[in-house]
Amino acid sequence: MRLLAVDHPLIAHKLSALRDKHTNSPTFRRLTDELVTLLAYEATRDARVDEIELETPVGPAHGVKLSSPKPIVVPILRAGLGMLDGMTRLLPTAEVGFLGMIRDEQTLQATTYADRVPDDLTGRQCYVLDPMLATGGTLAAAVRYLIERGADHITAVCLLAAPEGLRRVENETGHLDVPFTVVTAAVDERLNDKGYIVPGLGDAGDRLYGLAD
Ligand SMILES: O=P(O)(O)OC[C@H]1O[C@H](OP(=O)(O)OP(=O)(O)O)[C@H](O)[C@@H]1O
Ligand SMILES: O=c1cc[nH]c(=O)[nH]1
Ligand SMILES: [Mg+2]
Repeated sequence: MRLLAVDHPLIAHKLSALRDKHTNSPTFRRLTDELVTLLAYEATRDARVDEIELETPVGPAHGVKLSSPKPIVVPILRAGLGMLDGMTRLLPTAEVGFLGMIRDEQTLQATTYADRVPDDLTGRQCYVLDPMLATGGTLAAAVRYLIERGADHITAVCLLAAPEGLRRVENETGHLDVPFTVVTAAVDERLNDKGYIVPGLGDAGDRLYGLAD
């Protein structure tokens, strides 16, 4: 597993505003969208392209276009949905599949309650979107699942990751022979006894879509 914690002043600035408990849902959604677009630029560095020949108004030129089959973007519901527009803004032709996963608040075990991912992902580059990599149970399960379906290149885009979760994802996916990168805006200090990232930003799903303030 490759880890890319993107060090950029705009990302740090927007992430600080996102963490602030006084940031309301509309602003939280906008900041998430902006952050994802910045992270997506790094996350798509190894997007596959084919060389093409084209004509500019001045003459012939060499160029590139995204290879087929096109990449697939998989937001993990619910919170990952807040990252979808920011990602597809950079990859407008990508296919989108959906995984609904929820972490039990007591056991911290992740279960899948919805699956609208194509059956056959053979040869596909996959971008998994989930703002929080906490214990890592959700992401490890999602990555294993996509590899079982044939994905041969996976990049997870997260807003925050905990060191404990990164270790778990590495332990549970490292032996699988598929290139896998985690791109995140920051690696935080640790998890607390409820499995929340510290200092984190709280419950991403609730802050995006839940409790009004
Ligand atoms: O790394 P883990 O310990 O598995 O935790 C991370 C998961 O927890 C959150 O989802 P949640 O279960 O709260 O669902 P939601 O997005 O519907 O709020 C978050 O969006 C991740 O999917
Ligand atoms: O800190 C955390 C951990 C899991 N899920 C969240 O939304 N936040
Ligand atoms: Mg949640």
